[in-house]
Amino acid sequence: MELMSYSSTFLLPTIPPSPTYALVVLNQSLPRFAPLLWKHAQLRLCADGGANRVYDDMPLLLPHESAFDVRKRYKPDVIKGDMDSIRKEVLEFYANMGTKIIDESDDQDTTDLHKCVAYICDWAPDLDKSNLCILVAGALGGRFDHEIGNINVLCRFSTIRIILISDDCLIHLLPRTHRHEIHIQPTIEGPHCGLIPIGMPSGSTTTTGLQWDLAPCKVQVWPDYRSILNGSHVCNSPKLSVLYCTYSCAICYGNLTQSCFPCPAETEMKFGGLISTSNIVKGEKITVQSDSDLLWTINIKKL
Ligand SMILES: Nc1ncnc2c1ncn2[C@@H]1O[C@H](COP(=O)(O)OP(=O)(O)OP(=O)(O)O)[C@@H](O)[C@H]1O
Ligand SMILES: Cc1ncc(C[n+]2csc(CCO)c2C)c(N)n1
Repeated sequence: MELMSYSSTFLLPTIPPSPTYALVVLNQSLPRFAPLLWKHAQLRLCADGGANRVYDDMPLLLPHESAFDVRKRYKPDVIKGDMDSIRKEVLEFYANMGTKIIDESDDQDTTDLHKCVAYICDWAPDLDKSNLCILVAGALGGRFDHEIGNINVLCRFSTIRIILISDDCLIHLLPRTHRHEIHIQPTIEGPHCGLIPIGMPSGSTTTTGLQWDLAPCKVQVWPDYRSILNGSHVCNSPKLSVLYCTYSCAICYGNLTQSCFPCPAETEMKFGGLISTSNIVKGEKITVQSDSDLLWTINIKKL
């Protein structure tokens, strides 16, 4: 199984030459580091009303320059969407500056973010898609239907690296087709994180580097059975390492069965059962492998 690596270097002032970044600005408060993301991106799009945010909020983030100068400098390459939220004066301003305007008001079945991601995929047909990373600014906050719609875009384009970003956290998808290595930037992100199954429950997830790692039942993590026999018997546990089924229980004298001893390592996740929220990154490298797609989320530190 191939490895995918991640690092939030796009939140640092200087970045390595790879990957190629594209930025999509949504119709939600601009994160404070929007100018930095803009600088790193080679293609900048606004999803419909996202153009209002660039027009209104970029000058507020850069108060030492005149609003007109900021607006000229932060000119989107493309504005795309169903155009029911962008203000007329904003549309005219950027159209006059040469921004490409793509009105897809006929399509009322896909979101403006979906439309923008589809554009970016077509924009770079020859670019190795594993070298493309789409940053989505303003993806969280305010309307839960939009937030879920944004997460659904991660699932609909699961082969493309897409990172949803707000002022407070980032979210991306870890597809089940790969194993994953997440390199933490400790000055800018963490320690709070989450791993959430999406699309279906995860039968088996293995992680390293978290305070509460998920791990399959293995004899190495199983406490020595003698110490269990010496008193830590717990009944009605859902988990048991099958390797211990050959031992008989000191309390019930039967063969150890699923109801005899708890397994200390969790592995399954599902809504209605365990999902990994309020977890904590312990090291600078997290590894994840799962039989279902997972969302990875980590907090972005306040300065
Ligand atoms: N409160 C929000 N939280 C998260 N994302 C948002 C929010 N508001 C808008 N977005 C994102 O920005 C994109 C553009 O927003 P815009 O308001 O132009 O959409 P819209 O299609 O006009 O929405 P609607 O018609 O449902 O109000 C949306 O497709 C969505 O991805
Ligand atoms: C079942 C269903 N629910 C909602 C919508 C509405 N909708 C979804 S995306 C979109 C465009 C937003 O810019 C709109 C209006 C639909 N079409 N189908």
